Amino acid sequence: MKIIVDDLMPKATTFFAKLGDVVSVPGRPFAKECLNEAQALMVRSVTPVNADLLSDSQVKFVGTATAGMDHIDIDSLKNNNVHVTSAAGCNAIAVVEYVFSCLFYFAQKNQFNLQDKTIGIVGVGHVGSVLAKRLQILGISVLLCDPPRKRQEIDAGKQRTEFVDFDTILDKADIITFHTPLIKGGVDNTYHLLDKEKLSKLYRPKIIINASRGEVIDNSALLVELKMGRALSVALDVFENEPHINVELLAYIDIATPHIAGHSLEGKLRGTTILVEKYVKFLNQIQPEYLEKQGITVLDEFESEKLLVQYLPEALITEVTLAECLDLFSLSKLARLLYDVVEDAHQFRYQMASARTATEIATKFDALRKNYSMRREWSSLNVIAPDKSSHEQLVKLGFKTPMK
Ligand SMILES: NC(=O)C1=CN([C@@H]2O[C@H](COP(=O)(O)OP(=O)(O)OC[C@H]3O[C@@H](n4cnc5c(N)ncnc54)[C@H](O)[C@@H]3O)[C@@H](O)[C@H]2O)C=CC1
Ligand SMILES: O=C(O)C(=O)[C@H](O)COP(=O)(O)O
Repeated sequence: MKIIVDDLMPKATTFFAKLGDVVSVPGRPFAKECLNEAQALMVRSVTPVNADLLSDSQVKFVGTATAGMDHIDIDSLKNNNVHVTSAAGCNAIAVVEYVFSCLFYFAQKNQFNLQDKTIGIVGVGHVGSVLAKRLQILGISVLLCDPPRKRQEIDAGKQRTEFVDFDTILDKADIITFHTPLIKGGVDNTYHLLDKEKLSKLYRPKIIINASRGEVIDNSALLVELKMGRALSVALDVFENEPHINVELLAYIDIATPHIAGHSLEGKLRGTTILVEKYVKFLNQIQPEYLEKQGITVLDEFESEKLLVQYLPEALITEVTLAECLDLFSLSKLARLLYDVVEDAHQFRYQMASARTATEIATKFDALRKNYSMRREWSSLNVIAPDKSSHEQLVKLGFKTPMK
């Protein structure tokens, strides 16, 4: 059994080795020939997969170690009897902590208190719901926009829904952060969700964060608005046409990073472990005799969270003591110990400034992603709190906090 894995899936060759012959290949550009005689393909977001790609192969399982699935033509694969799956939720915490770092940056730069602001979250799935929960724990107001979830609640007979529409977010939120999938067309279209028309409706100064997909915001329209002096502060982790991005935007936005919001070590490793677990279950259903031949009788050892705990190394900073009660200021200091988006943004700007051609831009964009030194999540840090209330808040926010 030949299993193709993207070479940027941490530990993939180790985890999948018990299940077959693992071949690790670059995801972009992707060489179709490697699929000869392969039965399974594990990709990341940079590899478009459709029936055409698999046409001469025996691949019956495609997994993506990511949350987004817009690079996969799910219908065409299913029509060809290919099982398709993702690692939904694997990097939700990483993205949330990226957004927090952006929020702390803007609060410091523009000298405001996040508790005086309303944050509009567009897309309240794995990322959006963890973000909303953490913001609410800190007493920060949120507005939630998720039409599919709103419909589900109404269909289930709920009288009052907490969800608002996108126009309300545009009108009422001070900060808007996007966490939708990329959906092209249909009732839930998110392609150019923030387009020229919607941008022109932003009357008050706003902060916009996009860590979903570049195409959710019309980048050309955004550039035009920014050039005209519209009062927008912007953080973009994702761009239209990656890796061939429009670098002109960088001169007008506050934070730009090369699609790394989800790249915590935990997030990336979980992407692999979720796929291993799903692939074992798939084999157990269609070819249990193969697993037996491989000497695999107990599936428990392939459980995603078990593998994660087993292989997660100790963090660089493991413990800190908080001398005073937890507040937004001390939280921003704690968060910065683990991750500061400004460092990634500086590096990105530096690399892009020396890119002379479209090819150089694309090459440098991918190189930054490939060589990214993955950060750790808040859960990797023991915070010793001075009081019970701070301790409880830290636990709810995801830190490891032993009782004093
Ligand atoms: N920058 C990065 O590194 C990362 C980017 N992503 C992107 O973020 C997206 C969200 O991630 P998750 O929360 O894990 O996905 P998810 O699928 O759990 O949540 C997406 C939510 O968006 C909602 N939604 C769908 N259409 C909508 C619309 N028109 N307006 C508002 N909400 C809508 C869905 O109902 C769902 O609740 C992914 O699909 C992926 O494209 C995810 C992880 C890392
Ligand atoms: O999970 C997603 O969706 C993402 O956007 C990933 O974080 C992107 O990471 P790569 O798969 O491109 O490394």
